[in-house]
Amino acid sequence: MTPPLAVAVLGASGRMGAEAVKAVSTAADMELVASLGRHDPLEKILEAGATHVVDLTVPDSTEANVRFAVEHGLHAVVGTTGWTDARRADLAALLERHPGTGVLIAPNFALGSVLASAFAATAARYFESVEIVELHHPNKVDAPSGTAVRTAELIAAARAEAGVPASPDATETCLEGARGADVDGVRVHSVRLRGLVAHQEVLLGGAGEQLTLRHDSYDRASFMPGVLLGLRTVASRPGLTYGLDGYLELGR
Ligand SMILES: NC(=O)C1=CN([C@@H]2O[C@H](COP(=O)(O)OP(=O)(O)OC[C@H]3O[C@@H](n4cnc5c(N)ncnc54)[C@H](OP(=O)(O)O)[C@@H]3O)[C@@H](O)[C@H]2O)C=CC1
Ligand SMILES: O=C(O)C1=N[C@H](C(=O)O)C[C@H](O)C1
Repeated sequence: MTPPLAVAVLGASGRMGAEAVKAVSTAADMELVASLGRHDPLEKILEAGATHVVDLTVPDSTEANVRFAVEHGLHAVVGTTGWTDARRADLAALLERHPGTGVLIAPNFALGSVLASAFAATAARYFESVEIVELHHPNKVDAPSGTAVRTAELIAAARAEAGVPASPDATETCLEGARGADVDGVRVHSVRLRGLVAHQEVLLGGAGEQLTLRHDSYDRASFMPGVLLGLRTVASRPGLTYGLDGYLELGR
């Protein structure tokens, strides 16, 4: 019989970490061997005999955590935001020196969100205008959301490949922030509102029509199937995978 995956959760008392602790504890093929908070030394992961790490911490901590995991040959599933192009490039270089180790950085673990981003990239080839509105709980520390950044990147790449010009915009005067953030040429607007969890709309406009692709996470339980899929898959995918879509066969 295959032994259970020995999993350490970093950020275990946070909103996502607490949910991941529950999900891993109840998965028949996994054993939760360590739960770490901000003040725990990372050596606790090694002492517990973990083979897999889930990072659900903060943008300032995640890079050091993941590098520690990789340097010790542990596979990592990362949901934390803040993984810029430069950080991902550095991590990919580190992984080349640890060829048996896998890392998944998933800006969003919810299947519906991953699908919505893929649909948006497909649709964005056919519409003149596209903008993103992401809406989150007011305790979120980063804006725009990692999901919105990833969606904008996918949209920009699809439009560039299809030769679609920039979305039209005649704005001449503008209060700072009024037109949102520019992510690879796609405008992203961030809403922070009590009562929300994680939501995103991609607005696509053409002459006389609009298509809206909306995804809502009403509960952090929505992210857990993706976390478990990541844990079950990451060891068989050495190197860096960016986006849970890398583990899904969306083209079929
Ligand atoms: N990929 C996805 O699907 C999702 C990703 N996220 C992302 O996950 C991250 C966490 O979100 P959320 O749970 O809401 O945030 P929280 O602030 O609720 O949780 C973060 C936790 O990490 C802890 N922490 C900080 N530094 C370290 C460290 N070095 N080692 C261990 N623990 C540490 C914090 O401890 P303390 O309280 O002591 O500061 C806190 O408990 C964010 O980047 C968020 O954007 C969120 C939802 C879904
Ligand atoms: O902080 C959150 O809550 C979320 N963070 C991730 C992001 O920034 O995209 C994923 C999801 O949107 C929830």
